[in-house]
Amino acid sequence: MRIDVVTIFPGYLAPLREALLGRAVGTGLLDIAVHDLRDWTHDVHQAVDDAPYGGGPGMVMRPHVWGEALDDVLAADPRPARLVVPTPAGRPFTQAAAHAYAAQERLVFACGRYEGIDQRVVDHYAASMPVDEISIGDYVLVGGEVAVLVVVEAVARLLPGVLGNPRSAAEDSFSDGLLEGPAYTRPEVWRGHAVPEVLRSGNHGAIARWRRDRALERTAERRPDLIAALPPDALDEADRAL
Ligand SMILES: Nc1cc(-c2ccc3ccn(Cc4ccccn4)c3c2)[nH]n1
Repeated sequence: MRIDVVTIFPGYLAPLREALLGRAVGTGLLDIAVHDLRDWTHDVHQAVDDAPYGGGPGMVMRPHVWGEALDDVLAADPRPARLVVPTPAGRPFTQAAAHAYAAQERLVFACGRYEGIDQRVVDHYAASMPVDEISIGDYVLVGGEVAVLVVVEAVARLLPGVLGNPRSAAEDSFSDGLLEGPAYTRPEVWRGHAVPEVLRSGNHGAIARWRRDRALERTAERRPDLIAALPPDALDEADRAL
C-alpha cells in the first residue's frame, strides 16, 4: 500500500517512521510519502490561507495551492487512490473503515489547518475519485495531522505482515462488536491485587466464558450503544444470562 500525506507540518508525521510502522516501511509493506503543501506555493510568503467568505473566525485554506499539490501527488503513482480528508465535521472513522482502507492500493491524506480547507477542493476531487471526510472523534483538534497518525496506525496494523501476531488484529476490540475485557500478566499478585483465579485454571472453556462475560459487562457499562448495535443473533443464552 502507498500512503501520501500532504501537510504544512511534515514534522508532525515523523512518528510514522518509528517502531511497527517504521519497520513496515523499511520492509516495503508500506510506502509512505509526506509532502509539504508550501512546496506548491509561489509567493514569497508561501501563503496557504485567507479570510473566510461570509466572515467568521479564523482563516480557510485556499483551494488553488491544494489543487496544484494534489494534482502532482496523485499523478506521481498510477494506482487508484482514495482521498481522505480529516475534519471535525467528517463521518466517524471506525474499525470497519480501517478494514476498508486496508484493502485500498493507495490512500492520499489532505491535512487541513486553520478552520479547514476550502470545500471546493473536496468537491472537485470527488467528481473523479473516492473522497472521504472523516472524524476520529467528537472533539476538535488544531489540524488533520494527528487524525492521520491515528488512521494510518489503525489501517497499517491490519496489513498482513505488519503485526508480529496476526491473531491480535483479527481478535481485537470491535472485531466481535464488544470492547476488550481486562488483561493480566505476571506476577500472580501485585501490590495485593491477585490475577482472577479462572485465568490460571487452565480450563479454556471457563476462561473463554469469563473473558466474554467481562467484555459484555464492560461494553454494557461503557458503550451501551455498541450493545444496541449488535445483530440479534450476536448474544447467546449464556450472554443474556449475564
Ligand atoms: N476528529 C477531529 C478532526 C479534527 C480536525 C481535522 C482537520 C482539521 C483542519 C483544521 N482543523 C481545526 C478546525 C477547528 C475548528 C473547525 C474546523 N477545523 C481540523 C480539525 N478535529 N477533530
